[in-house]
Amino acid sequence: MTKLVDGEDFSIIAKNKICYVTLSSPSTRNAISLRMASIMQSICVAKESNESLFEKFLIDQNCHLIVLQSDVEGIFSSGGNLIELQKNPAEVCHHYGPSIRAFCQLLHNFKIPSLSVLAGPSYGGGVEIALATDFRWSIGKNCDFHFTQTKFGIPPGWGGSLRLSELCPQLNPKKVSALILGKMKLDLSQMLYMGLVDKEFQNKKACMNAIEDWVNQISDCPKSVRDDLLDRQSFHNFQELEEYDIQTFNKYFLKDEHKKKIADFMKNKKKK
Ligand SMILES: CC[C@H](C(=O)O)C(=O)SCCNC(=O)CCNC(=O)[C@H](O)C(C)(C)COP(=O)(O)OP(=O)(O)OC[C@H]1O[C@@H](n2cnc3c(N)ncnc32)[C@H](O)[C@@H]1OP(=O)(O)O
Repeated sequence: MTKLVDGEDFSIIAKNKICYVTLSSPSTRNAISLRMASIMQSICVAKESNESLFEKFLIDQNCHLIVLQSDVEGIFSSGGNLIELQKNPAEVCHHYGPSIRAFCQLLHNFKIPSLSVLAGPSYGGGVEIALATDFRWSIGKNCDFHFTQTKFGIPPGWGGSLRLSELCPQLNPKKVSALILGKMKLDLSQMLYMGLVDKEFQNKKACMNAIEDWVNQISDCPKSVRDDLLDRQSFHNFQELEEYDIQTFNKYFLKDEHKKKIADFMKNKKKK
C-alpha cells in the first residue's frame, strides 16, 4: 500500500492496482474543506507540461482503477464546506472552486476508469464530485442526489451541470437547469433509470468483491491491448474511432498472443 495523501479527512492510497480516494470527515458529513481543496490543487494541477503528482502516482503505482468512496456512515458528501465558506472572505477561497474542478476533471479525463461508490446521499457539490467519475455503483438504497446549490443562491460550479448532460443525453442544458432550479432530488430508482448509477449492490462486501474482480480482469488483459483500448478516449470523431478500432483489431487478430489464448481456452475446456 502506497499513500499519496494521508489526511484524516481525505486520503489517496494505492493498493493492489486500485487507487482509493476516501472522504472521511464525519463532523462535516464529508464536506470538501479548504484544506482538501488545497491538496486537490497541489496534486491535480500539472507544473509546466509535466504530468500532475496525482497522474504520476497513478502511473507509478500501475493503477487500473480509481475508486472514490466515503467511509462515513450514511453520507457520500455534503458538498461545499458551508462553515468555512461562511467565515472566510472571497480572497481566501479564491482557489477553492478551481481546485475542486481540477480534481473532478482528472477523475473524468485520466486514461484509467474511475468509479464512485455511493453508500449514502450527496448534496450540492457532493453530487458534482460523484458525477465526475466515469461510473457510479450504489450500496443499499439511500444514495440520493440532492441538487441544493440554489438553496445557497449559487449554480453548480464543479462541473456537475455539464456532466449531467454528458451522462444523460436526454437532459439538454434547459432540462438540467430546470432540475437544478427545482432543487430536485434523484433517488436510486431514478438514477438507475437515467444511467447515473451503473450497478447496485446490497452490501459493501459484494461491491468490493466486484471491484477487485474488475481490476483482476483488467490485469489479465495484455498491457498493449489494455493501453490501446484506453487510448480510445482520445478520439471524439466516430469515423476516426471506427478506423482506430479496425486498426487495433487487425494489430492483434490471429497474432501469437491471440492464438495462444484460444489454445489455452480450448485446452481448459477439454479438462472440464
Ligand atoms: C458549488 C458547491 C456548493 C457551494 O460551494 O456553495 C455547495 O456544495 S453548497 C453545500 C451543499 N450542501 C448541502 O446542501 C448539504 C447541507 N447539509 C445538510 O443538509 C445536512 O447537514 C445533511 C443532510 C448533510 C446532514 O443532516 P443531519 O441532520 O444528518 O446532520 P446535521 O445537519 O446536524 O449535520 C451534522 C454536522 O455536519 C455539518 N455539516 C453538514 N453539512 C455540511 C457542509 N456542507 N459544510 C460544513 N458542515 C456541514 C453540520 O454543520 C453539523 O455539524 P455540527 O458541528 O454537529 O453542528
